[in-house]
Amino acid sequence: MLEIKDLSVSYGNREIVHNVDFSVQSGETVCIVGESGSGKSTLLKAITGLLGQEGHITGGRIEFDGRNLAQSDPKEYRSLRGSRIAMVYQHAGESMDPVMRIGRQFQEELSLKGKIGRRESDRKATECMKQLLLKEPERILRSYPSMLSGGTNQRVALALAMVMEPDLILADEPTSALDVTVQAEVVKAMQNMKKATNAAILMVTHNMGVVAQMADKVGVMKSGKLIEWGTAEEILSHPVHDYTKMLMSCVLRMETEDE
Ligand SMILES: Nc1ncnc2c1ncn2[C@@H]1O[C@H](COP(=O)(O)OP(=O)(O)OP(=O)(O)O)[C@@H](O)[C@H]1O
Repeated sequence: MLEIKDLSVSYGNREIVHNVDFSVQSGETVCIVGESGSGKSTLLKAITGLLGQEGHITGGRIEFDGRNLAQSDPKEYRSLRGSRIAMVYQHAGESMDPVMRIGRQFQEELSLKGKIGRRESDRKATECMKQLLLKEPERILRSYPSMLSGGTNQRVALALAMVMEPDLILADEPTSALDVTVQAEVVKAMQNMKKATNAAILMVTHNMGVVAQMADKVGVMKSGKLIEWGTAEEILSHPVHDYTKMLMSCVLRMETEDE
């Protein structure tokens, strides 16, 4: 589905991501963890073609269904993002159109795949929102993003991604802007999303709860390198690299202090 091969990414002449290799299969959830500044978001932006003016891929391949995205032009990327690749951001409410009601946003999104009436769009949106445990979907469809809480907007963003039936969902810290109780609701919603779709999910997260509950595979990044890779069970229970051991012990310590 998605294969990252020997990928290097730079901003200006500073290399940020160095020779990264991994793959994500259909239906599989991969979480990328690592300290702040280790290059996780840069990696995700490279995959989505959103590195901006300064950023560029300096080596390697990003194969999506056999096509090398690292050499795609912006137009091709845009069409893939609209149809086969969906994205969820940390502040999802901010990435939505503030002056468009949620119902209309679903319709706009779905119309990227073909003409669709409002009734059919509302039906599909409602179905997804229910799967993500959102209450009162009819009210949400009539609301603007600013009228909804952060946690609701985050789940609406997941529903907007899910309704497109994408092959790949990319998520950049989808829970980290939320407080702890709301995070738990969004994690539950993401688990339901994982069950309901056969999409591959690639997620950058600081939240080890998310990793424990959702990840099939985990990649650990440090200073732009993928230093450890394995199943969630291997990484959480038997980390090999000292850095991963430290990352896991920090999490355990934080969890103990929270109790
Ligand atoms: N647009 C940019 N231009 C120049 N340098 C950048 C840009 N964006 C990020 N960087 C640099 O790239 C490095 C990696 O940043 P990145 O955001 O990918 O890390 P991260 O692991 O996602 O961190 P965090 O967990 O804090 O989001 C950092 O040193 C950062 O300063």
